[in-house]
Amino acid sequence: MGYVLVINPGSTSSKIALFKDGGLINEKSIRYTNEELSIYESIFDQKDFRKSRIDDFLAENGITKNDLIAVVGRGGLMKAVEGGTYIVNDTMVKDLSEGKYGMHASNLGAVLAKEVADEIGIKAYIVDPVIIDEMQDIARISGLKGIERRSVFHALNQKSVARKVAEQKNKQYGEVNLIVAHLGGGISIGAHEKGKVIDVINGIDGEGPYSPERTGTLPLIDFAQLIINEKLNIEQVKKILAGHGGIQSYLNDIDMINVENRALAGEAEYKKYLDGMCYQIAKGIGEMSVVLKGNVDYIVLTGGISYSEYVVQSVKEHVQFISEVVVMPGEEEMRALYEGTKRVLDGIEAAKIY
Ligand SMILES: Nc1ncnc2c1ncn2[C@@H]1O[C@H](COP(=O)(O)OP(=O)(O)O)[C@@H](O)[C@H]1O
Ligand SMILES: CCCC(=O)OP(=O)(O)O
Repeated sequence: MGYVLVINPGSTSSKIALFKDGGLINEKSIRYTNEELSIYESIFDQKDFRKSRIDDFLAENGITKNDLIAVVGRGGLMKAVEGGTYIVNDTMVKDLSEGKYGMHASNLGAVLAKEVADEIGIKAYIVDPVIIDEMQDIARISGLKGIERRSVFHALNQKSVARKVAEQKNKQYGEVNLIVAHLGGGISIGAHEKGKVIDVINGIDGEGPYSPERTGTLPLIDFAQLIINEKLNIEQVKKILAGHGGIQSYLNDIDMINVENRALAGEAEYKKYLDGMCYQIAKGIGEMSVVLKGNVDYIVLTGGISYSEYVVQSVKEHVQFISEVVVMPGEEEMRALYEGTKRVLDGIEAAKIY
């Protein structure tokens, strides 16, 4: 068997990995500086720059493209689909490139994967993209005609840890109810009912808790007034909601290790906003427990911030009356992308068509 190349573009980084025969061969996280990215007008304009780093990674590992059997990228903001592994086709590339359903760094995942794959005539895939939609219809109603809530969340990691927790408890994912809170630069919280995410606190459109860099829900009148006063266009509004909101807006910092250290060292402002975030995360979990009518087997805390004992304890204090809380810190997106591809290569699952 040859190598599977995994490409996961994030807003300030690209993670790249090579897997072979079930094992990780090498992984690299490339961090980009503001200076490197700010010269590009749009996220999409970063494509060739990011691609050159992938070529460098292959060369560093002594691999040529001909050694690859498949390429997989993180799936971005595209037409809502059900979970699974999808072949990257031209329609998908067009939607992601044009930002038809919004623009996020993950839009580059499928596009870069297909460019690399096309060079040697192999297939490119995405797995469980951020717009997986398994929401029950009642959850779509927003409260204003013409605007619908949509399902955008850390689907890849949420589904992967949900399966893992079920497995650890000797159960099938399809027979348990879980609330999964992904606590990273962005935060999303999903109500997983017997294998389907029937409602979700969307991690990017301005819902739920504030995060290191996102506002979450805001008082609408005040936000509307800000837009009018500052004459903001839609791109500027999106930047505030996801980028310049949350902890970043209060403390000018998105490094939660630093925020926690300063909070614990007695800096009152740091403690106040860290506690506020934990409080809102707990409220979000409570909301999802109502969606599941209280039938919750496990609450799962995942993502980078779940490494924080302080955050975990603080959230737990509020929600442990609902169910057992399981902590799965970090994320395994690279392995989840590989495993989704391997299931297709091994014939265990059929690839879906977008
Ligand atoms: N040990 C830790 N304690 C607290 N926060 C942490 C820790 N490790 C990472 N983080 C925070 O986790 C966030 C990144 O989480 P991650 O899940 O990797 O992000 P994303 O989902 O945005 O890719 C950052 O704010 C980082 O500071
Ligand atoms: C919630 C959609 C996916 C997302 O926001 O991912 P990042 O936190 O990696 O930006």
